[in-house]
Amino acid sequence: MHAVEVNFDGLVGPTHNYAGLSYGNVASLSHATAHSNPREAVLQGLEKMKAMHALGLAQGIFAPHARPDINVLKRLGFSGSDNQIIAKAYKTDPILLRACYSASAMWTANAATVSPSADTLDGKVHFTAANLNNKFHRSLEPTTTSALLGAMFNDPHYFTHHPHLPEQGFFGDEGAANHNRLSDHHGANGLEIFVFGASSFNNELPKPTKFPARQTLEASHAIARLHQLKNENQLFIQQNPEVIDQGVFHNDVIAVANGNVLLCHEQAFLNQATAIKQIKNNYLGGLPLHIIEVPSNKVSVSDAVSSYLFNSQLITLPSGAMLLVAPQECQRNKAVNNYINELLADENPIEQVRFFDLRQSMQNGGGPACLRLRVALTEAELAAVNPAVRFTEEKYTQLVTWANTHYRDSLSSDDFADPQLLIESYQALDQLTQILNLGSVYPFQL
Ligand SMILES: NCCC[C@H](NC(=O)CCC(=O)O)C(=O)O
Repeated sequence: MHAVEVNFDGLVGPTHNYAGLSYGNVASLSHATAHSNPREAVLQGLEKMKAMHALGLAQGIFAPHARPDINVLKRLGFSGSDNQIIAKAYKTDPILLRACYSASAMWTANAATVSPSADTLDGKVHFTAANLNNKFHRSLEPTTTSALLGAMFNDPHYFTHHPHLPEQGFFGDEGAANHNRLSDHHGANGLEIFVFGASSFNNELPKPTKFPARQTLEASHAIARLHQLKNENQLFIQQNPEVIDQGVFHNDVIAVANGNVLLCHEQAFLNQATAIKQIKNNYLGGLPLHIIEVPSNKVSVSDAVSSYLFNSQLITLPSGAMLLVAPQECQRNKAVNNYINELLADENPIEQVRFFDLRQSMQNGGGPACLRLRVALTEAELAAVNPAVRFTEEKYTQLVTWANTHYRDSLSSDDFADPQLLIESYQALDQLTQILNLGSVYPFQL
């Protein structure tokens, strides 16, 4: 079956800010006190979408979430009008308020895990929203994520949506950031590789000692079951706990797969030689499999973390060649830039690179690959997607005007006391639901 990959990029929300909320994510911690620029952030994301669309690729748009999350503040004991809740939270616990204002839903690689119909027993595309329970601010996402996915992929004939896994660390699930798929082409039978950070029940498997392992083996198993993956379509591999302790908080900070190519660091997986052998033995395609392991003496783990080389998107162009969509930090890092030039010159399907300025997102630990959720769709499935979430030139123009109308160009700690920010933010999203024809998806609309 022929299929295309659609990248659904998260639109950065109007309250994008740096609050240092993600222990284990080096960029988030080091920018904890920085001023953010939500308008620049959303426009940087839109530029990437525009460039991908101009290359002839199918591009989708994933809406942000309503922030601040007033309901969770109520649940935590703050009462009164919205203004009073904000004033009280700002006074007693400003970081908690920042968490409730986080625009972290922009990183849609963490929104859900998606299995294309070629891999599932019932021939449907399966979605499971991630519970993201390792971080409080991200644990606020799954309900709205499910509402948005339901509004985007709203035909039950083609799409099955599963509720997020139990909201508990044993089933910690961070979505597609820990999920790679290898196949001859997007519509072919694919090997879905679930990369977990630790096991909750099996203490014999090693764990990182400093930073948390966000994805558990038990969550990955549950998703493979829910998605009705055939045995041959699933493989579970442990991430190297030593690199989690060096800031690799998701697998997509150290490995990226597309088609018959896996680009990974040589320290990405536990017992890497065995892991690679398993991947080779289980590959279902007929084309040669390219596993490109980047050695530490060319790109250190620290350079991988600061440049986000492996958080590039690896894209099959309409011509069949592959393109690396990298953050500009890769171009600025000498070792990484040299390595990319070598990669392009070598015998492998990766032939081009494009660098993007995504600094606003990068400063919170989110590169090009974090900003998108990949969904491989057949022609009939694509036709069943809500057409208003497809990126077009007209949609781009409309969204740029929308962002310039509603977004601020600076947010710093004092701004979160301003109740006007809530009003502006909800107004922007209310209008966006019309632009993207999503219906009522936010708690303030229900
Ligand atoms: N896939 C990239 C995710 C980045 C995200 N950063 C954050 O949530 C930082 C938020 C802050 O610190 O304000 C995370 O760590 O889950």
